[in-house]
Amino acid sequence: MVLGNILSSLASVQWTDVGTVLLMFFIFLLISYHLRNRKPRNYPPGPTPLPFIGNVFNLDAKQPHIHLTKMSAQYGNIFSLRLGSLNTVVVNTYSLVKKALIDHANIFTGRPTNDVLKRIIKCQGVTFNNGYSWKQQRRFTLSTLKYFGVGKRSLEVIIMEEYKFLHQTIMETNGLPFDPHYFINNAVSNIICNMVFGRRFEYTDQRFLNMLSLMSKALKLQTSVWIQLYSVFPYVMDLLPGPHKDLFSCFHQVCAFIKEEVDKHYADWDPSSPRDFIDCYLTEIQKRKDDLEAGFHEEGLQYAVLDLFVAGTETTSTTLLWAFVYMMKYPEIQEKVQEEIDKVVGRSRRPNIDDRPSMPYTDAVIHEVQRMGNVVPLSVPRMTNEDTILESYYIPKGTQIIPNLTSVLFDQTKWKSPYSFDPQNFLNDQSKFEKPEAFIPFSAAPKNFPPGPWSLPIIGDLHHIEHNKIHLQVAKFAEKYGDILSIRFLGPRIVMLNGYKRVKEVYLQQGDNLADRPVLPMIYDIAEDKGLIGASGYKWKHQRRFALSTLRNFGLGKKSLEPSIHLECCFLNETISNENGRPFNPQILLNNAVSNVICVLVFGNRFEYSDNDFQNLLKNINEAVYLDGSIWAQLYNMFPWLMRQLPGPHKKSFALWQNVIDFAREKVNAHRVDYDPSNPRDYIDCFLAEMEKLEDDTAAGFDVENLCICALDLFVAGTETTSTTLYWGLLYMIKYPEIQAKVQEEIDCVVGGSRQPSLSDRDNMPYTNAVIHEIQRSGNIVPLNLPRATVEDTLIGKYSIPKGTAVIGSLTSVLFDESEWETPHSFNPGHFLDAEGKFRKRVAFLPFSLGKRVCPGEQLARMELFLFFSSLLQCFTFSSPAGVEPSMDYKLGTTRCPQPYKLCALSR
Ligand code: HEM
Repeated sequence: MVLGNILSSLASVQWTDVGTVLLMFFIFLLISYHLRNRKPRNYPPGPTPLPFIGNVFNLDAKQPHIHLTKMSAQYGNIFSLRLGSLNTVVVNTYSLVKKALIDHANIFTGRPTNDVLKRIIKCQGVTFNNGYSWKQQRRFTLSTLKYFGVGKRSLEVIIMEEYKFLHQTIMETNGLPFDPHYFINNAVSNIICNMVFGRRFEYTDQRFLNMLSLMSKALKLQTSVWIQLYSVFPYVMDLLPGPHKDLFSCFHQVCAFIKEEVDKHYADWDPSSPRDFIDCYLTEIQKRKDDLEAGFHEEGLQYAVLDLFVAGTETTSTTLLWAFVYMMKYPEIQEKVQEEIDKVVGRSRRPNIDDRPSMPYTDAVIHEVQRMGNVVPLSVPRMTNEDTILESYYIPKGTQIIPNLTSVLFDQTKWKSPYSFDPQNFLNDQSKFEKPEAFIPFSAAPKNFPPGPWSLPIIGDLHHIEHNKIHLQVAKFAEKYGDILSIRFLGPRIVMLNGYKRVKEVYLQQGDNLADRPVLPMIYDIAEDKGLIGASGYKWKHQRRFALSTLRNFGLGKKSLEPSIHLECCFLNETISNENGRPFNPQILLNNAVSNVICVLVFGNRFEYSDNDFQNLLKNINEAVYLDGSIWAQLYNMFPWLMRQLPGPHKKSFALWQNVIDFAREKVNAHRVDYDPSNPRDYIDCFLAEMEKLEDDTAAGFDVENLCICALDLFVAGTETTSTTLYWGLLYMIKYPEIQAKVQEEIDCVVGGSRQPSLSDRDNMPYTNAVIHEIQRSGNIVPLNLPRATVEDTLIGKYSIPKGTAVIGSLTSVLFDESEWETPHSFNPGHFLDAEGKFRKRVAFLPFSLGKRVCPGEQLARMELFLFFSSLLQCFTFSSPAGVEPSMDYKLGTTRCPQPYKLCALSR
């Protein structure tokens, strides 16, 4: 309408009038500005921006972080502004900042650019660079700093040396008032100077002090209104005086200082003996002179050094200055820190990094200084690399994102006392140091998170994944992205490890860091954090230790369990012979027989194969295990709030599990009626006794509810896995009758027909043993492994993985690793036999996984597999029903199970 009126009035304009022309030009600018900056649908709300200058004057330039945090009360936790020339979205609160910077890490990694940055650093270096050049510069910078000591002991020596100078200088003030700003700035800066320039600067070096002061001034000027105006009207502002000119001048002088240092390096640079970062960069310039896009040239060096210099000086020294302020303000806290230092370190030596774990209070105080000091209150802005959706808001590619760290470090839902200086924020009930998840003063995103396929905003990588083949697709992704990659298919991004070497290295080297399980909504809604399989931390450690020692007492992995398995073999063989060679599906029978072994240990009794209730329960478990690995479970884990409201197979899974939990609860209740602590019959009795012993330690999880889930876990894990392996075993035997015949030949020769095979025969039956191992390898029944979660922020390979990230070491990639197995994709017992036909172990045989959470049932399973399998083949010859070709198709849920099949068992 407005546009229509303007157009219709054009006809009556006097075009020779200069004023009219200017007015029309202005109207033209307004219209084109309006068209260019129209907000897309569903864009986050926010204050209306003025034409050209946006919301520059809506912000309190002195305390923008406080102002922005207040604005979220009006516009919500995601709101929009137009700052300078950039459309900007501010993200508030821990959960949203995490969602953006960690869960959607690859979308929010860009850096915005504007005319100010272009002019100051020409978008080179590391901090404000993007794309290929950013990746190259960052990789080079990180590896070079590591080479010069970052994260290593050698750096501690440099810091201790610098401390001596600082100490000396402070002593010289003789207790008189002094401004610590420049000493601290200088001391902190010297650490990075050592690595970058290869030397430190005296606290009296005026040239260096002047440079530090210019840098502080420039950082303050950077957030002023003038700079925002510059980014809108660069050409006009270039003509005007004002603080923006000071900013350019400050940076210009700092760069001149750096250039001087670089020139000095050039003079005596010896590429074969690099002294520092500058020397290494000079070598890199030579090496990569043909790769222009990587940005390794003299100017790039200047800006890379500027980045390190600014980042390595201002942030740490400002935090230390805050620390002094807080210690002066709270002398009682200062005293408590000193008391701890005296106790742990004493006065005769300096504290070192090994003291930190013994100094939880001091550590908590330092973290609290960082939290309250809040030195980068709005983080460094990011930019979206592609169109995305955050909490139902549409955010187009190229939008500037401000992660409001202030809203995170003072998030009322995350801190015990968000607004006061209180070290208790970092101490648990036992006064141990504990870092809450919302402590992200360095900003959240692991920029070097493992790469992976391009995921869609809501459905993640589901469009790349063929559900029934996900375990095979991981290897394909690995070809493209490397053996540490990430996929989004269970909610947030999951780190996948591919191949024997990588899985082994990470699971063993990062053992303690990889001992948790991720919280998956589906599992949580069934069993919360209870049981053995899904629990983490303190509770899991206690429960695992207890389960292992108790089951061992009842024979797990020992000879004493053999008679009970022998008995079960007899029942199984008898029931199979009743089929009289007719085709039948052995699945539930195998399930029942295997289950009885663990049932005796956990519940104290076995179940008849004619017990229909028990058979139904086993069928329910089968189906629930399948549903838990289905696409429905994935959707549930991604959108729990939605899926809880919708009908579908996921609801069935809850009903099935409830049925199994009720079964376990009934057993527990029956035990409580006639339990005699002096004569424990099984795992449940021992647990009841432990409940009495540890009633004060509620965190260890010895309570009735947890008992029900632990019993359930043992029952399910002890049934499904081993019986599915046997189900594969019989399928391979009907598929490869010649292999079956060779096993039977060995059984006949070593055991004969008059007695049952026993564990002591195993060493004399290398072929049978090799066949069982090959069944486990090819059967690959837990193809993706169970997911682990990182206990704390962890480095995997060269990637930073934040605490709580799900990590999966793909067992398929290990059991079929082409560099480990001669014929990975064929069923070949020869994998486990040497040239003389003797059994040989293989390092990549890891069906039970490895590391801290390696399957605790391995010994039991191996015993069962040998005894059941050899006993079955001793008594029967198995074949496919006449005219039926055995199919190796499978169903993929949590386990990989053969599609239902029938076989015939002929007595021998
Ligand atoms: C062929 C048989 C079996 C296979 C292939 C198998 C495989 C596995 C695998 C791959 C894991 C995950 C380990 C990890 O997170 O790294 C696991 C965990 C587990 N398994 Fe087994 N398993 C088998 C038999 C059993 C049996 C007989 C029991 C009964 C005692 C059992 C009890 C468990 C439990 C309780 C866990 C969870 C351990 C934890 O989270 O600390 N498994 N199993």
